[in-house]
Amino acid sequence: MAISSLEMYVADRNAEWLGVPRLVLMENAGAAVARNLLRKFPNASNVLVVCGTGDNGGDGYVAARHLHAAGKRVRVVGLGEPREELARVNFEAVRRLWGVELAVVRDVLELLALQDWFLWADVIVDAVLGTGIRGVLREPQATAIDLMNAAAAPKVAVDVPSGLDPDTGEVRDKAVKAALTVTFHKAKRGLLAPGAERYVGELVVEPIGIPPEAELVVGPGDFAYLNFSRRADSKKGDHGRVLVVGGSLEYSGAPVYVAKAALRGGVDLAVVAAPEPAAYAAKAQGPEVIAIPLEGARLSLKHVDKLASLAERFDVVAMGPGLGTEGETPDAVRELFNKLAGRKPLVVDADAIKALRGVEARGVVVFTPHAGEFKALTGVEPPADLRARAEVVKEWAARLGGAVILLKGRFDVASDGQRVKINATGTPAMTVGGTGDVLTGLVAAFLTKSKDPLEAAAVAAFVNGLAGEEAAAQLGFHITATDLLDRIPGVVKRFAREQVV
Ligand SMILES: NC(=O)C1=CN([C@@H]2O[C@H](COP(=O)(O)OP(=O)(O)OC[C@H]3O[C@@H](n4cnc5c(N)ncnc54)[C@H](O)[C@@H]3O)[C@@H](O)[C@H]2O)[C@H](O)CC1
Ligand SMILES: [K+]
Repeated sequence: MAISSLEMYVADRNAEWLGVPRLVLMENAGAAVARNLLRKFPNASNVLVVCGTGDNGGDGYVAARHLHAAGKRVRVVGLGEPREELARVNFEAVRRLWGVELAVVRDVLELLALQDWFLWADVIVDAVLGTGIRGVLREPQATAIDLMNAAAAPKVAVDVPSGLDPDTGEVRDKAVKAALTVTFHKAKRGLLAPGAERYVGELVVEPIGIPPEAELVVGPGDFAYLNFSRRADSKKGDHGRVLVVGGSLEYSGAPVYVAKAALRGGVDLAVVAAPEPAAYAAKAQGPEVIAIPLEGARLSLKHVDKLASLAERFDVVAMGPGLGTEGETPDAVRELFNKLAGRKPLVVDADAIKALRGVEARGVVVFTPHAGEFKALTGVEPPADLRARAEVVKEWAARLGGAVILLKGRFDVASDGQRVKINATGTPAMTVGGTGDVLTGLVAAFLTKSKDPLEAAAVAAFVNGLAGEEAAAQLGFHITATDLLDRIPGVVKRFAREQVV
């Protein structure tokens, strides 16, 4: 099964989150390259390894060390010193081997001075560019590719033939024509694209120790699907506007938690539209939450048109928290859902879920049920076994028109009907009321930061759980949902690339 370079990056980072150091992955990758080169070219004596400045180059330095240890005569050209820690460790290790000739070139001229090394080689390892290639080929990488292709020696490409797009297989400029490509964990989609075989040669996919959970668990890698950067000339509203439809005579806190969490999740504006008693109570909760009162004590059909037109001014609508299930509320929820689904990204939680049994979702809809609400939505009790639970959530997400279902629990299980993500963060301290509302607010906020609603929901669960863990670590079990709110920005900052662009 092929994988994209982004999915590979996520698996790589989440393996590390699960406790598999990335240096171990790099060691396994480089060793796999050496092993396959020795298999395919057992009589080669002179091996030239050409290393780029990223982790692809790092794999190359590891392969150089293993080939040297296997008795080959090894020369290494570094196209500049590595920039990342991992590749640097392996660069330094090669530099100390007096049996390996290492030349670091700073430009094309210095590279061209080593042309005879390319003629000396019986086999050449291409460790210049892998999944990190960006834009048009720069120097000295471009000339390195020419020198490798001009040499008679067969090439062994590390992960991806340098110059080939790992996702599309496109060669915009030029690429190494390899006799063998050793790729890691899973084949990158571009390696299987029509026409790629003239660059890929024989393709070998080597496991490097990434556990299957790394593609299931939500971790730091998943933040790559969300954009937390801000333009210097940003204006209010650029980073998201969330409308929360919730509250009733009895419940005013739930929609406020949703709104405050959305703000803490990075939106500029969070507005609560609630029946009068809840709206006035929400106003009293603090200046950051704006509340629009709906006449009467609970959501009813007469409010639907006003809410539908109000929603036009927002990026995401979260509906459900605190609505209750009395009177016309369920009908009003169904009516509002049918007006907005497909027009506005929706987060449907709590009492709104109960009103939507058998609904056909359209567009971006994220349901955030706990087990009881899942049963109300589907009629099915989610199984306790995590694998079975994931299958049920995936099946129902598909049956609900490709909606995302985030089933909350000890392990949160999210699916869009195709993919499954499982979140393992959280603490028993989070059983206190309101933490589900905070999650709803984070889902709404992250839907404004990603085109991938499954990943927005998964990362929201990850952040919510870590905020709960941090609160419990400081305060013990008796936290409230408010304690999560203040910790959310710090959790996001820890993992997200928050840059001014
Ligand atoms: N994902 C995994 O599980 C593992 C991947 N490994 C190897 O890591 C590379 C990806 O490494 P990365 O540092 O992200 O990128 P690259 O080394 O491929 O390239 C980035 C490097 O090259 C320079 N560069 C980028 N674009 C260009 C260009 N158009 N022209 C010139 N130079 C360019 C950039 O400046 C960087 O320095 C993956 O392929 C695997 O080989 C791990 O080692 C094992 C686990
Ligand atoms: K390569």
